[in-house]
Amino acid sequence: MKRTGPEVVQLVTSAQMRAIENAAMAAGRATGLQLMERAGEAVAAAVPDWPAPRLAVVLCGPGNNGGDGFVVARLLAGRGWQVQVFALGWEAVFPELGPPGLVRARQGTDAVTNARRWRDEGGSCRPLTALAEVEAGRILVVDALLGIGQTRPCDELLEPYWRARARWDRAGAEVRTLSVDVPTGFDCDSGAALARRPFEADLVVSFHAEKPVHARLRAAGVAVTVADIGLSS
Ligand SMILES: NC(=O)C1=CN([C@@H]2O[C@H](COP(=O)(O)OP(=O)(O)OC[C@H]3O[C@@H](n4cnc5c(N)ncnc54)[C@H](OP(=O)(O)O)[C@@H]3O)[C@@H](O)[C@H]2O)[C@@H](O)CC1
Ligand SMILES: [K+]
Repeated sequence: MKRTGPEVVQLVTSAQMRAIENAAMAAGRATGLQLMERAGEAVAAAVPDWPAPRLAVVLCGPGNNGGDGFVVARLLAGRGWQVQVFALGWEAVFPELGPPGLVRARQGTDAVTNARRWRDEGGSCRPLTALAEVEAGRILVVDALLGIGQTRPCDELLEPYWRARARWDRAGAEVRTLSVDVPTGFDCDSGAALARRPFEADLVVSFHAEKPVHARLRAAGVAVTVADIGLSS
């Protein structure tokens, strides 16, 4: 049957997304932790099954986007990937990160639960500046720094990544990039850049419905997929 035109893509704003999640949690249809696990599973499912040696460099920020990153780290390690996590704001869970800095993960969130689970299952974290120590090779970078909660400039978060990326590219490394929900460096509602060099994702895995920024990314040739995490709108 001839299609009558592009399927209507339902767009939600970050506020609508939060309302939908809160309604589902209030109705007892899902817990935040279940939603986070499903989000992490959807991201891990989108990761290509590369031949070894394969390294996943997971960048975890201080919010629930970072929480998704800890789920992805655990799932990829379970699938035999080498996984190195670089975290911002997680000193309270990982003492090896050193003394707390300016940015600190809020306590009592689903992200804290998953950060602790990564630690309790033997996972560790290094500061973003330690990206300088990552050897060039076949690398998948999972951007779980900031998601729909980003609202202000974040160049300083991305600086260590761009420095390491330049070195890997000079060494001829094969680098693929995947952003969780929204690439770090974009306001998901306005689509505006929040960094001079926002994270450049080969693939973006978002959840439940597209946000306005995803149309701009798609127009720029970025692959965007939307995973169902069990939220009925
Ligand atoms: N809720 C759910 O059930 C589910 C949510 N899901 C996941 O959660 C994500 C949304 O999580 P989120 O609301 O915690 O926001 P997120 O994008 O992690 O960042 C906010 C944090 O970063 C901080 N921050 C902001 N800008 C900053 C900067 N420039 N430099 C430094 N820090 C900065 C900001 O601090 P603040 O602005 O409060 O000072 C705040 O602490 C969503 O994208 C999806 O991946 C999925 O698991 C599905 C289920
Ligand atoms: K992200």
